[in-house]
Amino acid sequence: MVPEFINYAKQRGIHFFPIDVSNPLTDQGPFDCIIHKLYGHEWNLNLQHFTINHPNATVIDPPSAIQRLHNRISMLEPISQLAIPHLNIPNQILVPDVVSLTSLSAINDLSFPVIAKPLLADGGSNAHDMSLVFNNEGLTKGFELEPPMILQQFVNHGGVIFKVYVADDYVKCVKRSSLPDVSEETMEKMGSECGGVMKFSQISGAVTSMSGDEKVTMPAPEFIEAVAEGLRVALGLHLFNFDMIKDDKRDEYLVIDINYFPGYEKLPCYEMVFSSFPDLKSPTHLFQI
Ligand SMILES: Nc1ncnc2c1ncn2[C@@H]1O[C@H](COP(=O)(O)OP(=O)(O)OP(=O)(O)O)[C@@H](O)[C@H]1O
Ligand SMILES: O=P(O)(O)O[C@H]1[C@H](OP(=O)(O)O)[C@@H](OP(=O)(O)O)[C@@H](O)[C@@H](O)[C@@H]1OP(=O)(O)O
Ligand SMILES: [Mg+2]
Ligand SMILES: [Mg+2]
Repeated sequence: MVPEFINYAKQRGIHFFPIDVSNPLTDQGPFDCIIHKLYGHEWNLNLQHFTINHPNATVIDPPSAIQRLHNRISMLEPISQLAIPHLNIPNQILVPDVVSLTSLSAINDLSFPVIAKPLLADGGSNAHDMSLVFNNEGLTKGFELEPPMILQQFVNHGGVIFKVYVADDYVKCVKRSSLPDVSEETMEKMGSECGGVMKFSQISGAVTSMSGDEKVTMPAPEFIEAVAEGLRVALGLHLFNFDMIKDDKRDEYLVIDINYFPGYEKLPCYEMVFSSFPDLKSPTHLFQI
């Protein structure tokens, strides 16, 4: 929300105003549309009150729909319902507490390496703290892993993820660098040298610059569009991105993460994207001047 962007939108008839979140929305505006990335009971009540008083205004997006993305189990549930060929999610299990972690001598259907991810993906300070676990020792090193969390199958995918940004019917897929493949040698080395567990955080922030990356083929545009459209409808959300990897061994793409309202400013032409998605431009939702 830099001045350049606000001016750009204004020239196109869209007027952005900051909201005072500590005061009732009904005392502010009038607003035709509220765009937010804020969570919590008080804020939800504030929005609810506003919606009752302004039934024609659009809220992007409803807190109940956003909520689903705050849990790494529920966020991926819609994928299997989409029933799109060659689309899947990695196997994963829930580890609710430390007790169940220490009793997890067998990791069910998963095989090492696995990724431990915090169950909650709610923008909290630890929500992006992950661990790559190479063996049972790494798993039972309780102080390193903090339930509630999920254990997700690590899948070799050539070190590149596809990050797909969705803003209503706008869809853009970009490549980002990812964790490198884990070989048998790495498994042995990490198993003995790191006690079987390695922490990492927010590694997908960097735009990919890996040599050899040009060789990675983008997924077919029709496939990307179908997944984006399916998720948009299933999630009932306008603004999100999802991370996809291509399984090296199968002809299958795996969705590993879905984020609400990501940093669109990293996209080229974000000004255009963010001031022209249809729900913002629809005549019934023009901003009051
Ligand atoms: N199942 C997996 N197999 C292989 N690599 C994975 C897997 N899950 C995650 N990764 C790697 O770990 C990174 C972080 O995982 P994930 O995207 O779930 O975390 P996040 O903190 O929610 O990320 P973001 O910053 O996109 O919100 C991914 O970008 C990818 O590089
Ligand atoms: O700030 P960035 O551009 O890194 O955006 C990241 C965003 O952080 P922000 O909310 O502080 O913007 C994250 O939100 P929280 O989960 O922490 O709420 C999450 O959505 C990431 O996926 C985004 O990274 P991207 O997927 O776009 O690479
Ligand atoms: Mg991610
Ligand atoms: Mg995420």
